[in-house]
Order: sequence, then C-alpha cells, then structure tokens
Amino acid sequence: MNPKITLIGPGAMGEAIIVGLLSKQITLPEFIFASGPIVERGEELKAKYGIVPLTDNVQAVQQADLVIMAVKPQILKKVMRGLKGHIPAQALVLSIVAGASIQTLSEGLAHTAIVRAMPNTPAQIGEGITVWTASPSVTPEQMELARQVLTALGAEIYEEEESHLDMATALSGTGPAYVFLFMEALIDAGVHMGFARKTAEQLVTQTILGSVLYYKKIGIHPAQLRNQVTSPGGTSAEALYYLEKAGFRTALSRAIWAAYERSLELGKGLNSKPPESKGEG
Ligand SMILES: NC(=O)C1=CN([C@@H]2O[C@H](COP(=O)(O)OP(=O)(O)OC[C@H]3O[C@@H](n4cnc5c(N)ncnc54)[C@H](O)[C@@H]3O)[C@@H](O)[C@H]2O)C=CC1
Ligand SMILES: O=C(O)[C@@H]1CCC=N1
Repeated sequence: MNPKITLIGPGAMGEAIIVGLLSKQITLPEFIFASGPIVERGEELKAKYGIVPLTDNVQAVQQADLVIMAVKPQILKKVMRGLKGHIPAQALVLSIVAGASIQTLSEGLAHTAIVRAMPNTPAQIGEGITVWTASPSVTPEQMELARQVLTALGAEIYEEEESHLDMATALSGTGPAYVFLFMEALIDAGVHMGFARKTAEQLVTQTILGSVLYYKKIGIHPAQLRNQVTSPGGTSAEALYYLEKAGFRTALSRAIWAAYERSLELGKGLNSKPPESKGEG
C-alpha cells in the first residue's frame, strides 16, 4: 500500500520511527516526509535514509495518510496552531508527545482521527515497547496502520483507557532513564572497588541482560528469582538490607509517581513549573 507518512519533529524519536518504517518496509523512503526547522538535520536524514526533508509543516502534511507528531511537548501548542485545519480529513494523526491528550490534539489540530502513543528509546533498535490508544473515529484500517508502525519499534500494547498513557509515560516511556541510571551506579560501584571501568561495564551489562533473559525464559516472579540469589547469611542478604534501609523501592516508586504527575502537568500545559515548587510528600 505504501502510505504517505509525514513526521513532524525529526529528532531522536523521529529518527527511530524512520528506521522502523524502513526496516519493516511499511512504506518507501520517498513517501516519508520529515518536517523540522533545522535544514542540516533534514539533509542528514535524507542522506542516511533517502527520505524527503521539509521545513514547512503545512506543506509536509498536504498528501499525508499518516501524520506523526514527535515534537517536544513544550512547543506542541505552537506547532498545532500552524497545522490547524491543514491535515487531510482522511489522514490519521499519531502522536508520541508526552502528556498530550487526544482532546488536546483533536482540538489543537481540528482533527478527529487520533492515536496517542508512548514508545521508548529502545525503539531505535526495534526493541522498544509502546502503549497506545485511539479516538473513536479511528477506522479499523487506520488502527491496523498504527499497529504496523508501532510494531516496527518493538512490542506494542493497546489500552482502552487513555489515562493509562500517562502511567506508561512514567513507567516504560521514561523507564530507560531508570535502567541506565541503575547501570551507571553499578558500574561506578565496581570501579569504586577497583575494577577497570571496561570490566565493570562488561560485568554489569551481562548481569542485567542475563537476569532479564533468565526471568523471561523461566517465567517466575522476580521475588522468587531474587530469593534464589539470597543465601542465608550471605552477600546478597547483606546488600539487600542496605538497599531496603536506604528506601530503594520507595525511592523508585516516588520517582515514577513524580514522572506520572509530570506527564499530567505537561498535558495541562504546565510547562515551566520550577522544580523547587514540587512537594516531596
Ligand atoms: N526521548 C524519549 O525517550 C521519548 C520521547 N517521547 C516524546 O517524543 C517527542 C520527541 O522527543 P525527542 O525525539 O526525544 O525530542 P528531540 O528534541 O530529539 O526532537 C524534537 C524535534 O522537533 C523538531 N522541531 C522543533 N520545532 C519544530 C517545529 N516547529 N516543527 C517541526 N519540528 C520541530 C526539533 O528540531 C527536533 O528535531 C516528545 O514529545 C517526547 O515527549 C516519547 C517517548 C520517549
Ligand atoms: O522526558 C521526557 O519528557 C520524555 C517522555 C518519555 C521519556 N522521555
């Protein structure tokens, strides 16, 4: 079918989407229109993937079957003002903008067929996970197109409840940040003990990868797998005692709740709330 796909915001996630579309042959490079203000960025994407770079969002959506919104939440209103009423009636809009609700997108663009999705950065190698939902006017064919596009980024989960999108933003959308911070902290701990950084990186990477693959293969609850590692009076029990004492689980849970609240705030357009105004309760 080779749908015409327009990407508004050809940044990190936008590029991941281009890679997914092309690797799964969802359309041809000459049917992908990437629109953003930086000419050099467009030329870079053209050179790498053969797509069509543009700097005029309105021109970019003229022929589109699918318009993917991938700009930062902070400029979404401005971008929508420019596009309002210009998206062809039969096109599907798929937004990955954190916090932006279907209602905001629908009103801002004067368009009814909207998919709201939340992917994550492992999408760049086709190993992401996306949670998505759709407005009532999205047709079965458009649902199928959205599913195809999102499958090109990795796994996908359709949710009826739009409120689950803000939850997914906090857990899986933002999730790689927690994982990489955890990795960094473990590597630094290895270096602190005296390992060469490269060795510490190798030990930590394979420990995390192996643990995840082991869990996926064996399919029992992580608590049971943790118990397997925790010998009576051993090293794991000692380490876990200190993690629990430091509030490891509560810190994670509070952080993810804060990300969830931030997603809700972004959705309400509360973009410039200073960090010190946030409660720690
Ligand atoms: N980075 C992440 O982990 C994830 C990001 N998202 C969402 O994806 C969206 C994009 O995020 P990133 O790719 O990380 O940001 P980014 O900053 O890499 O990309 C944004 C792009 O928009 C372009 N842009 C700026 N003004 C524009 C305009 N007026 N018209 C068209 N394009 C314009 C920028 O030049 C840039 O290329 C955000 O809304 C974010 O919430 C969703 C899931 C994960
Ligand atoms: O930090 C952010 O706002 C984006 C949305 C999900 C992950 N990163």
